[in-house]
Amino acid sequence: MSTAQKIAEIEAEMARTQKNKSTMGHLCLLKAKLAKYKKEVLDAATKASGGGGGEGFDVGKTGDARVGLIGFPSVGKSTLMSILTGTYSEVSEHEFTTLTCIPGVYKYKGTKVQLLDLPGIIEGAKDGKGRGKQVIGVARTCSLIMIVLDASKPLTHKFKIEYELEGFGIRLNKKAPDIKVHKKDKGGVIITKMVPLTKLDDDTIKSVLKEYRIMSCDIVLRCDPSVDELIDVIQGNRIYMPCIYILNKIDKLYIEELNILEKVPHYVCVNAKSKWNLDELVERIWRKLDVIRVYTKPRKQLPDFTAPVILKRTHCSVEDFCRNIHKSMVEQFKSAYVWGKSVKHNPQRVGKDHLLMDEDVIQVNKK
Ligand SMILES: Nc1nc2c(ncn2[C@@H]2O[C@H](COP(=O)(O)OP(=O)(O)OP(=O)(O)O)[C@@H](O)[C@H]2O)c(=O)[nH]1
Ligand SMILES: [K+]
Ligand SMILES: [Mg+2]
Repeated sequence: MSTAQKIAEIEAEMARTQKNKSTMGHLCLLKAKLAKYKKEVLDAATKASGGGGGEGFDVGKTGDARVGLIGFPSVGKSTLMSILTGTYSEVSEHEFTTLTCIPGVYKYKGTKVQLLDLPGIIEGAKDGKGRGKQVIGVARTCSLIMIVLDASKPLTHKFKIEYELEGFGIRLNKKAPDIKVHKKDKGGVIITKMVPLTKLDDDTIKSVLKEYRIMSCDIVLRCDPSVDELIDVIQGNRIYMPCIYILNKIDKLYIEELNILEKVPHYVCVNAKSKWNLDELVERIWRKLDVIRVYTKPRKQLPDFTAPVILKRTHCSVEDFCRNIHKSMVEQFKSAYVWGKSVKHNPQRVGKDHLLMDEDVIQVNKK
């Protein structure tokens, strides 16, 4: 039996199995099997295409953050990229106008954003249809994905794109489940639960692990995961990425529809062609990137407010700041003076571990 047949068989069995407490364990096991087979298909497809790269797709990273435009053909990706960055990328009413990855750069709040225009993707992209695999391969290298939707098209397009990205191991607007698996040679499975589990029991966890041939391990759960989240951790290679949904061509909508859509989380409504609401889009991208600006102040000089150092909020210690400038700066570091929101006194002397905040000013004293 081919892997595709096995997948179809499991999916059929899952569909006809009733969902209740007594079948939960069995369903979880089926999900684990399914995930395993799907990975096989994905690995084979990636190998066949030479790693998912491809001519015109291996664009070098520049700037402080990389943002990818993903969507069906002709939703307005190139229109957006051209307007936001001033870089030419062909726009036309015909589908599949863009055939490779076209990078542009814009600057907002001192942050250089590399914006990638990409070919349109279609259903079955993750299985190798069109240039979908290359596109999703590039998407995996981004710090933020923007799913562009045509407001006049069915909402199901959103789910179809999400399904393709999910199938390639990309998790949108989700946090990595806090589960640690430490494999061992013997001793069986030891489960440590730091919070009560409502969706999984011990037997299910063990049978999922067994499906991946893990007979002995310490598994520590600091969250209440679903079986899919557990499988994600065991299988690995998942990417957890923030995502903004751009609803373009809202000139085709009624104002009542717009009022509702504006309130959906992660949505930004724009009209790229008329440049409507692009200021809001750029601000929302900046917020979603979750970065901070730190201004450098040389000794006895004013801070340079034109060129902030951009740090991720998850990596914003004084040491991260130094490393961002140069490795040697970490070694030469003695102390620093900081002005701004992260300190009580202005300035305050701080060490390497101090966490900086947006728009802080820093002066580093070397050894
Ligand atoms: N009505 C309307 N049309 C738009 C808007 N934005 C873009 N378009 C038009 O939509 C068509 C497709 O735009 P593109 O920017 O080429 O779309 P794309 O997503 O890059 O398309 P592919 O590269 O083929 O995947 C063009 O005719 C644009 O002028 C908009 O906000 N409203
Ligand atoms: K087009
Ligand atoms: Mg295009």
